[in-house]
Amino acid sequence: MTQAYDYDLIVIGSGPSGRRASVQASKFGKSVLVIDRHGQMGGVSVHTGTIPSKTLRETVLNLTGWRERGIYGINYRVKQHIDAQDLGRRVGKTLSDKVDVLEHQFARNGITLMYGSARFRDPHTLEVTDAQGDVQHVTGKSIVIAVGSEPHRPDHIPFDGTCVIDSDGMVKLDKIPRSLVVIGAGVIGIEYATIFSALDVRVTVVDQRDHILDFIDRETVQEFVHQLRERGVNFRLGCTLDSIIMEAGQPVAILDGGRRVRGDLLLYTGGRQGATADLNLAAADLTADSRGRLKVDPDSFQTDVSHIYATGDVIGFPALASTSMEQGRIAACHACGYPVPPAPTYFPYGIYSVPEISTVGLTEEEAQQKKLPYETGIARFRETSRGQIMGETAGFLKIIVCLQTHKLLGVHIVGEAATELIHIGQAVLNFGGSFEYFIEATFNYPTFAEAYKIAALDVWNRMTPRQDGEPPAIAPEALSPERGAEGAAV
Ligand SMILES: Cc1cc2nc3c(=O)[nH]c(=O)nc-3n(C[C@H](O)[C@H](O)[C@H](O)COP(=O)(O)OP(=O)(O)OC[C@H]3O[C@@H](n4cnc5c(N)ncnc54)[C@H](O)[C@@H]3O)c2cc1C
Ligand SMILES: NC(=O)c1ccc[n+]([C@@H]2O[C@H](COP(=O)([O-])OP(=O)(O)OC[C@H]3O[C@@H](n4cnc5c(N)ncnc54)[C@H](O)[C@@H]3O)[C@@H](O)[C@H]2O)c1
Repeated sequence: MTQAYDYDLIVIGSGPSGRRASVQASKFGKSVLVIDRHGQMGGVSVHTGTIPSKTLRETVLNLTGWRERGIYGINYRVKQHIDAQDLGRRVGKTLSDKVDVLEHQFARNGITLMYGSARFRDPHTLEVTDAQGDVQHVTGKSIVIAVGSEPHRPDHIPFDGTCVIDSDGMVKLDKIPRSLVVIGAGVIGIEYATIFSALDVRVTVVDQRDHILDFIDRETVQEFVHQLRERGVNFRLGCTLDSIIMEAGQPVAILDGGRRVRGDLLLYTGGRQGATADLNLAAADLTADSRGRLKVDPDSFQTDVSHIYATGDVIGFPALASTSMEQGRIAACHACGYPVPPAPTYFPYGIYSVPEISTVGLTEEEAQQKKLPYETGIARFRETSRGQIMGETAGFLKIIVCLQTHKLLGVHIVGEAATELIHIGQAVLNFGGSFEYFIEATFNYPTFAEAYKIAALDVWNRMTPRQDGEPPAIAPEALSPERGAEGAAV
């Protein structure tokens, strides 16, 4: 006898992962319920994470005239006095537009949305408590846990919502601080530190590690940090936060060793944890780790209970909106009986700092660890005509190439449009292409994409013996006579 459930699929959480899972299941003709405890759909991504922080960044770049400063000088500003309301207006509009689009998407696809906090009663039944305290029970044949993550808030940090805040507080600021202390130089800390530095706020970044962003290629990070130091961002690396005190209305971070760092605002970005505390996981025979994360099969995203899936931030690394969406889609396909292959090996990281960083594939350090014979090629955006036109003097693109196979191993970019440009490298990498592609292909001109060609020529120059009679690594006719890049050295 088949048991009847209220829904084919129940998804807990309407963030990127839950949304992608629910739309995919509805496309298979399944009945789908999405439950979210936030009063509006969208998840962290829409309300406190990706979209507000990226909108804030774009607003700051536009109002400060940041992108034009390479041409008109560091005093150039589009708007002389920028206040928190200037920033908040655009964030508010972007978020409400986004929620409208998402609600319409759910309505079109016949997905039922229920606002309330979900917890398990048994492996197929959820208890949902709404804002008025009313409780309903719903059953699902399959369940996707896509509850995301929340800021880690250690007890010794005196969060007050005004002077000492976490990343959720950044979207509610009512004034722009003159100085900012960021504790935790992960992606969130670095994005906000650099966005505020672009607003001419004095920024100090503290991290217990000696190196920031240690999953990014070292040379690329060095290039980035150099640019930040040049414009006055202070780094206190290898320093652990001991305590925070208030002095004359300002938070003061006391670091181990006694060093003190003060600012008008202290942002604590020391990591995030899976939002599983209220789910009553035990009733579904599940347990989370000490950071609230669930373990899954990496191909299907099934938990130890086969009809319950977990996707997105709640399963931990890489905890990106981009990867969370794909995980949701793959889980829904599996749950609906249409399993799909896993995502291609290489996915990009986009760090929306000022300047942007984006990276895909192996770092130089990883190539060394794997003992791969490799060569690197570097292009500076100032060598491209587009860079000269736009006054982008600092951008940098690096490719890593296997000397034996000529295959592209990794791409690392700092600078304007890095998060868009990376997808060219991602495609070549995932299709197993060689660096000669960049030399042989014709690119639009003038573009930043030309930097791929310059970097590839740089590799070719380094790997091609110059002695007479030695065969070149690639046929010379493959090289464009004009080469696009005025600065590319032969
Ligand atoms: C400041 C910041 C900036 C970021 N920038 C980027 C970026 O530029 N690019 C990128 O790719 N990623 C970025 N991220 C990461 C990205 O936001 C997350 O990876 C993404 O939101 C995870 O999606 P998710 O679907 O797993 O969950 P979430 O977006 O966290 O959504 C989970 C939802 O589940 C709901 N929920 C939780 N518990 C329950 C419950 N018991 N019952 C009902 N509902 C529940 C919550 O209310 C929430 O709406 C950023 C994150 C932050 C914090
Ligand atoms: N553009 C993007 O893709 C993007 C943007 C923002 C966030 N995210 C995601 O959000 C997640 C969380 O980011 P995060 O930056 O909060 O966390 P994180 O774990 O990446 O970084 C936290 C940092 O804080 C430091 N730290 C912790 N406690 C400290 C202390 N007491 N004193 C000094 N330093 C301390 C750690 O050494 C670490 O470098 C990431 O996994 C990331 O994938 C992605």
